Amino acid sequence: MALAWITGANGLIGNYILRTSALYAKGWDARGITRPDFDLCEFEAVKRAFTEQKPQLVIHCAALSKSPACQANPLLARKVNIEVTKHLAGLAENIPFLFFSTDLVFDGRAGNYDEAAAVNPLSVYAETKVAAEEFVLGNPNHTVIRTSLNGGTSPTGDRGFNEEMRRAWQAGKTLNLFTDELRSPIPAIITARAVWELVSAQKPGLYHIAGSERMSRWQIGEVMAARWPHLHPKIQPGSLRDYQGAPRAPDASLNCAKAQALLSFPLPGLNDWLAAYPDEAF
Ligand SMILES: NC(=O)C1=CN([C@@H]2O[C@H](COP(=O)(O)OP(=O)(O)OC[C@H]3O[C@@H](n4cnc5c(N)ncnc54)[C@H](OP(=O)(O)O)[C@@H]3O)[C@@H](O)[C@H]2O)C=CC1
Ligand SMILES: Cc1cn([C@H]2C[C@H](O)[C@@H](COP(=O)(O)OP(=O)(O)O[C@H]3O[C@@H](C)C(=O)[C@@H](O)[C@H]3O)O2)c(=O)[nH]c1=O
Repeated sequence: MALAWITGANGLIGNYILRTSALYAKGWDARGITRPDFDLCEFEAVKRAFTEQKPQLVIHCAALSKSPACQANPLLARKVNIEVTKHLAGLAENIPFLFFSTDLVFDGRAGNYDEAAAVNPLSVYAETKVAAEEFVLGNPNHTVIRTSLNGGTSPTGDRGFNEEMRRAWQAGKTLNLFTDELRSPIPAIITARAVWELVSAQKPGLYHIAGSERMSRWQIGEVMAARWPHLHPKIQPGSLRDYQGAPRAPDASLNCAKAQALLSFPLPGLNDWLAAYPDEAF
C-alpha cells in the first residue's frame, strides 16, 4: 500500500483521519506525523523524512488552529500556518496534497458561502489560512478543504468545540454563547470520511466540507447541554457586540454542494447526527 502522511495526527481532525483510514482508505498506509516525530518548522528534518519515506499523499492537518492563539502570536501563526504549509506543499509538488482551511476566511456578512465566494479574513488566523490557500491552489493537483467547527474526541481531550464546552462545565463555569454567530458544525469523524472520499475521487481543487445545519454558538451550546445534563451545564446568551477580541464573522456558514456531489453519503446537520448517535462519545 502507498504511504500517506497525516500531519497534525495528535490533533482533533488529523487523529480522526488517521483512525478511520482502515475503514475509509483501504488502499493507503496512513502514517500519523506528530510533533514528537519532528517539529514541522524544522524544514531540513521534514525534508529528510519526506525523502526517506517517500509518501504518495499528504493530508496536512497541523496548524496553530485557535483564533485567539494566532491573534496573540502572529509570527508563530504565519510560520506554522503559512511557511510550514508552503514547505510541505513544495515537497509534495508531484503527489496529492490536501490542506485544511477554515470558514473564517469569510467575513460572515452573507453566510451560506460557496467556493466562488470572495474571502475577507477578519483575524490573523484567517489571514494565514487565506495566504496558505493561495499557495496550495497554485498547484492544480493540490486540494484545499475549508471546514467549520469540528467536534469529537481528541487525543488531548481539549481540541473539539464540544470538549472545550464540557471542560468549562466540568469546571463549573457558565458559558457566554453568542446568539449572533452562525457556523456549520460537523462531527470530525464525518470530516474524516469525506476527506478520504475526496482522496479517492482524485478531483483536486477547493472544497467546503461542513455540517448541513447552520447553528448559532448558543444553539450548539443548548444541544451540548441537553447531551450532558449530569454536568448541570450553565449557559447564558451573549453577543458578538460585546466580544473584546478580533472582529468575528457573524455568519460563516458554508454551502457544501460541490463536495456533496462527490460524496457517497449526505453531510449531516449536527442535531440530526447527535440524535442518530446518542451513545457516541462527543
Ligand atoms: N477544529 C476545527 O473546528 C477547525 C479546524 N480547522 C483546521 O483544520 C486543521 C486541523 O484542525 P484541528 O485538528 O482542530 O487542530 P488541532 O489544534 O487539534 O491539531 C493541530 C495539530 O497540529 C500540530 N502542530 C502544530 N504546530 C506543529 C508543528 N510546528 N510541528 C508539528 N505539529 C504541529 C499540533 O501538535 P500538538 O498536539 O503537539 O500541539 C496538533 O496536534 C487545522 O488546519 C485547522 O486550522 C478549520 C476549521 C475548523
Ligand atoms: C463561541 C464563543 C466564543 N467566545 C469567546 C471564547 C474564546 O476566547 C473566543 C474565541 O472563540 P473560539 O475559541 O470558538 O474560536 P473561533 O474563532 O470560533 O474558532 C473556532 O473555529 C475554527 C476556525 C477553529 O479552527 C476552531 O479550532 C475554533 O478556533 O471567543 C465567547 O465568548 N462566546 C462564544 O459563544
